[in-house]
Amino acid sequence: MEATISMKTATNTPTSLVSLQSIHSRPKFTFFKPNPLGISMAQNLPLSIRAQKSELKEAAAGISESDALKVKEWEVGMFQDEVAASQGIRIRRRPPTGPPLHYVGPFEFRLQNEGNTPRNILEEIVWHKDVEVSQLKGRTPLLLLKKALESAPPVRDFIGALKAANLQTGLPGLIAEVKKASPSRGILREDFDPVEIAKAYEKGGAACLSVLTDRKYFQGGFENLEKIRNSGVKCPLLCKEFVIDAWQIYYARTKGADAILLIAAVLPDLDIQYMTKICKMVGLTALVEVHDEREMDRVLGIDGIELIGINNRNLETFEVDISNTKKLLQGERGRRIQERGIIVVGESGLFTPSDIAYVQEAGVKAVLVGESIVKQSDPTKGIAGLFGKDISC
Ligand SMILES: O=P(O)(O)OC[C@@H](O)[C@@H](O)c1c[nH]c2ccccc12
Repeated sequence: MEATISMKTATNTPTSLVSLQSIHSRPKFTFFKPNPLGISMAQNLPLSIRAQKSELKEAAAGISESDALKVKEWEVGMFQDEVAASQGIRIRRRPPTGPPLHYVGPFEFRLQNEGNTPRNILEEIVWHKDVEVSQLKGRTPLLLLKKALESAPPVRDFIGALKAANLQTGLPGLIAEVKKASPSRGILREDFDPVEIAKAYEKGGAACLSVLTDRKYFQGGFENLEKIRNSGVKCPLLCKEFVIDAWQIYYARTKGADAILLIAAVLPDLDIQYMTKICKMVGLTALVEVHDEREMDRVLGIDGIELIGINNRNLETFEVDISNTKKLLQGERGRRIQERGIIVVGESGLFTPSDIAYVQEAGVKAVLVGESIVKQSDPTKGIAGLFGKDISC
């Protein structure tokens, strides 16, 4: 484990860096907990979760009521991770030993250990999202969002559009993704104009559009969603986000989304249940994404699910295998899905008409495609190439 200490100046720039020797035991440094919640509470906390919790309680005794509430939130977060692990969820929602950066007066400690270093890209994204969302929430509290929703334009029927396209063309309805970059593929398109791409997709026969709103890892943004929504494009819009907090659902709706992604690899069953209810309340369609059999079985155990996405890409390793769609729709699972009238979307790694035919044969009524069409100089033609024919009327 590597530990460094730096002295912070007024501008927060390190003026001296002292690299401490590798420490093999757990660090004994003073650190601030829980830093992402913005509480300055220096405690010599042992790093095991349980000990941390009880000491946090003691610490809470000496702090303000609102800070104590934040401490409570942190404790609940730690508990959520334990519940999630029991459901086979490997993604931890928060770093169990606290963030790697800690501040004591003018000093900044960077302590890296297995408890505060993300194990894979999905975990890193989720940890970053946690900090991002708590900052956004501070700026626009839920009450304000709810107020804004009173005058929001009506949502468009996402599932209806997919079904209609499927009926009309006999091919899976297309959700075309407005995607500039991804952590696995880097920049997909340099001359990225989200509205132009959205219009080209609509012209090419897309039933719905998916808009990446994550900035740090996908170079997306909510302004893209808003711009597309206000540009006259009629296709219903999916907000492609990493949702970890119900607040994001309300936020997406105020920015013009008609549907939102919920990722089963990140969210425990109760969260999916609760968030799909909130989606219904505000009129959004929830696209619940699974990647393996266990996630599919968890999601099939939840009432009220109408739309399931099978991601052919493993978000932890980036491996893509389109036979994943077939594997998850075989046998009893496929039968249950049909009985319940759930629409399945085949997601990721689809490039050719034979890829489309393969996932359609497996049972999907819709597909979600980004890379293969966003990379084409003319995305309208890209869609015709993907399906092997013009699907635009
Ligand atoms: O570019 P592709 O391989 O066609 O994939 C599109 C879409 O499926 C992918 O972007 C995606 C599926 N699920 C996600 C969750 C988060 C971010 C991105 C995704």
